[in-house]
Amino acid sequence: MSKFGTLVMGPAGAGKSTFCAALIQHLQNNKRPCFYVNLDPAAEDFAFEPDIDIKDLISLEDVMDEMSLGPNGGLIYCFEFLLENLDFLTEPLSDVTEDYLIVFDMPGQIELYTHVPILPELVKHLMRGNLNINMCAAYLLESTFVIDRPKFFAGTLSAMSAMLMLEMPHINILSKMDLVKGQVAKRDLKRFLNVDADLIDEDTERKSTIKEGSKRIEDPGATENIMGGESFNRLNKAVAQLIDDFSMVSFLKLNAQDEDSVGAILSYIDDAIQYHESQEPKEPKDMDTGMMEGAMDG
Ligand SMILES: Nc1nc2c(ncn2[C@@H]2O[C@H](COP(=O)(O)OP(=O)(O)OP(=O)(O)O)[C@@H](O)[C@H]2O)c(=O)[nH]1
Repeated sequence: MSKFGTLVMGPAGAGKSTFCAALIQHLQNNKRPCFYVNLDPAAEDFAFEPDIDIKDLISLEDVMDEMSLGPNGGLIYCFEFLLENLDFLTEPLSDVTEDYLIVFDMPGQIELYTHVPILPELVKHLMRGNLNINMCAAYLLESTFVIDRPKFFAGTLSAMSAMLMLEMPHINILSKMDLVKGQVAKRDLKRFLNVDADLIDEDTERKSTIKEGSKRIEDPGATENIMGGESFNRLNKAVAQLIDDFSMVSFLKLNAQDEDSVGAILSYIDDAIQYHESQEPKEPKDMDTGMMEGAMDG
């Protein structure tokens, strides 16, 4: 029997918990059951009570107090502890049936998605082990980043890093689209959704025009701020180039306050899961068993 799930990821404040709540509401409205797993050991207020809450295993606050760790080190400790106690997830998830969508609400610490090799192990356990959950990652990035292009490209790089690291069906989402409506021309928005690396060059040119056109810059630091600094520009260009070379990130739009928008994202998640499931090679073990059964029948 297959199980289905989505791993909702992204930097702090990207709108993960809001999206999870909107998704659960949408599923309920459509009479589709949902199983909600909170994996953020610092999360406090929930619109829907989680069916599994990592805080029942370990809380970030306790770890920070007892181990004298900061929020980022504490989070890594919590996840390492979770990996040592995977039964905490396995047991309740074993009984979830295929009509459910399992929604995993993840923390916002960016190192989880960039270089710490914890999530690949967790995903392997969920997708490959006895649980055998068919999953799609949903990586959220805040759409207001489009007004700060270096920030947008840095966020896009973190999304790409998660895609490469986790090797699972994956969609990227620009969240809070209601906040950018009207502020970015449609043509420009398309270039953000399909991640056009030229956007960063144009940004540097735009900032240099501002600098040259500016008659009264009294503080040299102010010039540095406007320009971002030559090395900062080069770094941003390299990041944009890297994203362009891989050519694997594009974004879907989400406004969590609009149910149609949430429903559209759910369709993408369902499609990605189904497509991946249809491409999965058959287990050689099954074939062996089938052949043996056939032989015995004969
Ligand atoms: N306008 C608008 N605000 C949103 C939307 N989604 C989330 N927000 C707001 O953005 C803020 C952060 O949202 P959360 O859902 O807590 O973000 P998160 O990614 O779970 O945050 P962390 O748990 O800190 O990583 C909250 O104030 C939300 O109300 C949206 O679609 N539109």
